Parts: sequence; structure tokens; C-alpha cells
Amino acid sequence: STVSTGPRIFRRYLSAYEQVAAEQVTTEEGIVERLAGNPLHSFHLIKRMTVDWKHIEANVNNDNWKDVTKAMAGVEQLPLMIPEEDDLHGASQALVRLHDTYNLNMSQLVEGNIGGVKSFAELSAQDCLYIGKHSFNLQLYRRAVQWFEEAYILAGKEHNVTVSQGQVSEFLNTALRAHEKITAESGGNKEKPRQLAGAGSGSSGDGTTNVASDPNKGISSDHKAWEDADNFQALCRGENLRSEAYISSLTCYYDHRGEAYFYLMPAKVERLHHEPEILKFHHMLSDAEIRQIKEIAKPLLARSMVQGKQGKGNTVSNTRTSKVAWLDDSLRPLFQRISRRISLITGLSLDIQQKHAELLQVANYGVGGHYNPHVDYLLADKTEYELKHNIDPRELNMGDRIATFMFYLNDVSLGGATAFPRLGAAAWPSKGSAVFWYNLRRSGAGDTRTLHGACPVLHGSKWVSNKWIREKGQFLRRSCGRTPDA
Ligand SMILES: O=C(O)CCC(=O)C(=O)O
Ligand SMILES: [Fe+2]
Repeated sequence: STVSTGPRIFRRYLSAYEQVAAEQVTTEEGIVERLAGNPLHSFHLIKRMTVDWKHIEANVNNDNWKDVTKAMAGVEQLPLMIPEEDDLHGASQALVRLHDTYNLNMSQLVEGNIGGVKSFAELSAQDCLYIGKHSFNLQLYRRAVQWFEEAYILAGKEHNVTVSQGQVSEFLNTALRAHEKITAESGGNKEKPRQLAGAGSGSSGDGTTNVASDPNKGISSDHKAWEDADNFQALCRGENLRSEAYISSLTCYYDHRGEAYFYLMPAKVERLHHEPEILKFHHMLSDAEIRQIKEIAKPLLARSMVQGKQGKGNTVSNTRTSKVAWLDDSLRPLFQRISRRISLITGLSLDIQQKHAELLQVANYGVGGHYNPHVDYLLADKTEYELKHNIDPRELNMGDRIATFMFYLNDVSLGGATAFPRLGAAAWPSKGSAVFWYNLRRSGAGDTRTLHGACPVLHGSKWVSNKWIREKGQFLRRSCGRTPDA
């Protein structure tokens, strides 16, 4: 069998590699942007190093291939992080998420065209079948049908080389039945694409299932979880959810923010929403400053974690797929200057020693990286019991995250907006700018309207830096309102 399957596997491996070579990328930035930043290339890369590699290994285990085996053993000893099965699942899930969120055109996608950015990466019938299975497992049946249909078409074009049409049609039929069953259950609400995993808290699966079974699951009962999820996706796609009149009332202006510091060089403010106020400040960081921040953060980046059940064992998060690092102001004078700049522009105290603010957080999202809708406050929605037993007293002492100040450290080539599904507002990343909003009402209550999330990166990568400002130092700086809703 080696004689017949061996060369075919090699040929396929090499032709997949040729797609990469065709990009003619030589610089590190090019690799990050065009190869690692392309969801199809990154899927292929990981697949080559997991599944395909195993097939090759199995086929070179005979005398004719001794030299190759030796070379391969050498590769395995390199101090590299070789992707594993789990990574391939992650890359497939990223493709599922991107297809679902951005409603990508399937026939363009399989030809390497991602939302208008063309590449040499293509998907085979077998790839589509594999990704369709992932959609199915995530209960995204409508999306699974689309992937299987494409797999069927491609299998025909490929003359059943990577997979046969017969094999595909079994999966297609199963997915069609599951889709029909679920649309029948939810009252024939067929057309609305809904998001997969949990907007806010707890919703999962196709969304259509949740609509039928538990419409009020979400962070606040007056908002349907699926509505948040729908709005979130629409905002990610760049759709307008507010009236023309409202949008034209959102102006840009120069502002000295009541500080002499800004008299000669006023802040460039772009209003993203009135109430609650969301502001974007342009040109907050220079390119040189951004370079420094990234340089220091890079070796410190680690996968975002979520706390395990009952605080036991932390696990890699699926609701937030990014890497983060925390930078202490004392590391560099630059970080102190940044804190001071934020303090001047927001009018809030950022004294780290006094615990008026958290350390600077730097986050990096790869292609497909995202953060499901959430609120930034940590205490306002907790019960007295939770505050007493599950929260570190030091957190209580700092008070809640009264405000968020978030820098964008790069331009994202496609996707990656910060979307506020309850406001219909979205902030689009632009290098050096920052967004600012209050998470709490003046009463100290959590402002549920500030629900927001990071849209998946469709192409390229995304860097942000968060400064969370705490309640403690602000009592003379942000006055209370007269009513709980103020
Ligand atoms: O990356 C973004 O756009 C949002 C990040 C965010 O919401 C957070 O880190 O809390
Ligand atoms: Fe957030």
C-alpha cells in the first residue's frame, strides 16, 4: 500500500505547501499578517502538522525512506511547540465562528477569498466536511448544512479524491434533518442566523434552541440572550442598528477636557454613543510607544484563562480566545506616563500604589480570536454571599471597575470591532486610539447597557491594552447621582 498511497499523500502535502509558497511572504510581518493572520492558511498549517504529518510518518516507516525518517526525527527534537489535535479543533472552530458571525460567502471562502482579501489558500471537500462536522457538534445545524453542501460540490469537482460525494451526502442528510427538527420546534423561525456560544452567560448552541427553551437566559432578564447575540453579530458585520438621525448626532470634536494639559494639544474625541457615553480618543499613543508596549508584553503573554467551577483549577477560556499580559507601571517610565495621560483625559485617579486602578493589561487576539459579550464590572452583580465568600477582600477594598479605558495597538485588517449589542454601538480598532466608558452608574449599580464583546478577528491579528479604573479613588471625582438610575 505504501507504493500507491505514499506518493499520493506526499503530493497532497506538497501541493498544500505550495499554496503557502505562492504567497511569497518573506518578512516577519508578512508571516503574521498573510499566513498566520489568514484563517485558511492557519487551519492548513495546523492540519499539516497534526493529521497529515501522522499519515506521512506512517507511510515512511520502511527501508526506502530511512533518510527521511531520520530527518523527521530531527524535526521532532526541535524546541518547537508542535500543534496538537486540540489546536486543530481550535482552528476549525475559528472558521466556524468566522463563517457564522460574518456570514461569509461559502464559494468565495473555499477559493481563499476571505471577506474580500484574496489568498492562495483553498479548502478541499475533505476540509469542508471536517469543518461541517464541527458546526454540527456546536449545534449550528444551518451552518453545518452549508459546509456539507459545499463539501458535496467540491467532491464532485475533485472527482471524489479527498472524499466521496456518497460519504458527504450521509452527513448532509443528518444535518438537514437536525436543522428541520430544530426550526420546527422553534416555530419555523428559519432564516435568522443566531450565534453559537454564550452571549452574556450561559446560552449555547444554535441559539434557536435557546429561544424556544429559555429566552431570558442572559445577564439581565429584560433582555433576551438571542437578541444580544444577534445584535452583536450584526454590529460585528458593520451593520447600523441606530437611526440615521441618531448617528448624525454623534460628532467629532477637539476637547481640552477641562485640563490645562490639553490646551495646546487638545484631545481628538469621537463620540460613539450618548447615554451611556462612549468616547473614542484618537492619537493617544505614538507608534514608538506602541512598539515598546508590545515588546515588553510579548514574552509575558499567556492564554486567557477562566476560573474553574468553585474556583477549582483554571482552564483555557473558550469565551475569550486571546493571550494576555499584565504590565506594572514600575517596569518603565512609559507606563507611568500612560497612566498619567489617562488620568488627565478621564479626570479619574489612576494611582496604582493606592489601588485606584489595575495594572495595564495587554491582550493579543489571533485570527478567529474573540471575546463573547460580557460586562467589565466584577462586584456590582454579585450577591452578598458571593462577595463575602468568593471575592478576595483586596478586590472589595479597590471597589468595582468603575470605568474601562482601552487602547487599540494596531489596525486590524478585517473584523475585531468592540461591539455593544444593547446600545447598537461599535468601536473599530485604529492604531493608537482608545475607547472610554463608565461601567457603573453614578449610584454604583452595574450598568447592564455596557454589555460588550470583541468581534472575532477575520483577518490579521489584534492588539489591545486595557486599563481598568477602580471606584476607590474616585469619590471626589465622579459624584453620585440622586436616583439609582442616574
Ligand atoms: O478587545 C476588545 O475589543 C474588547 C476587550 C474587552 O472587552 C475586555 O478585555 O474586557
Ligand atoms: Fe470588556
